[in-house]
Amino acid sequence: MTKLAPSILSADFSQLAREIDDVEKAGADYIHVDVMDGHFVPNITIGPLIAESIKPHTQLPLDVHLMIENPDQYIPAFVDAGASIITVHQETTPHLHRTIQLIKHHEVKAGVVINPATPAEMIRDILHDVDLVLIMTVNPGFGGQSFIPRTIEKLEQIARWRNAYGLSFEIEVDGGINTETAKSCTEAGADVLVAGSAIFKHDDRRKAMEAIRRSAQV
Ligand SMILES: O=C(CO)[C@@H](O)[C@H](O)COP(=O)(O)O
Ligand SMILES: [Fe+2]
Repeated sequence: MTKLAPSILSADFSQLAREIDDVEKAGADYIHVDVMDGHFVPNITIGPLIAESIKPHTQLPLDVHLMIENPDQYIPAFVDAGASIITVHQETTPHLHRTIQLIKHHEVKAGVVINPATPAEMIRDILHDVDLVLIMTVNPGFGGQSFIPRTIEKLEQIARWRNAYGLSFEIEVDGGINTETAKSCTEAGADVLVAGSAIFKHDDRRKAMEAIRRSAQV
């Protein structure tokens, strides 16, 4: 069954605990936490203090998507804050293997993510070491953007390599996922769908999530 990871970037930040509780009760699998630094991406969002403050309000794994320069410097703080999965952009670290090992050293699941313009080849080697591969289906930085269809080819490529190498990492997609775009992602091999505006901009989150799941069925 396809997993759903609501991105709290589109939630009401003044009511975060309630927003998280709402999607947890509606059947979310992960809580997706978008961390932006105003350098790697042109927006500033959540730091370890907010991650730590939401942690006691959910049983779900915190799926932390780091969109920051110098990720190694902040990984321990997100581990201490209670992250279950930490995903780093290949574009932000010159020593990707070292960064992934640092996450794993803290006994947290390690993910790698690439931007729409980054070829799949850039993460081919590290596939053997990660628990999750995130394919950005929009340029990182903001919620509510339109899905970039060409990213599907990359998704298919990653899924083919997973089979060919006998690996078992999860494949996640992030950006512009809604009832129109979800199916092409699951058909291409996505296991986890991140969705922000397609969930939080609806009053009835359960209905919104059910609609995405239904549309994603392959
Ligand atoms: O990482 C990001 C954006 O950089 C995402 O997680 C967004 O928060 C997804 O929002 P929608 O495109 O689903 O509204
Ligand atoms: Fe994200």
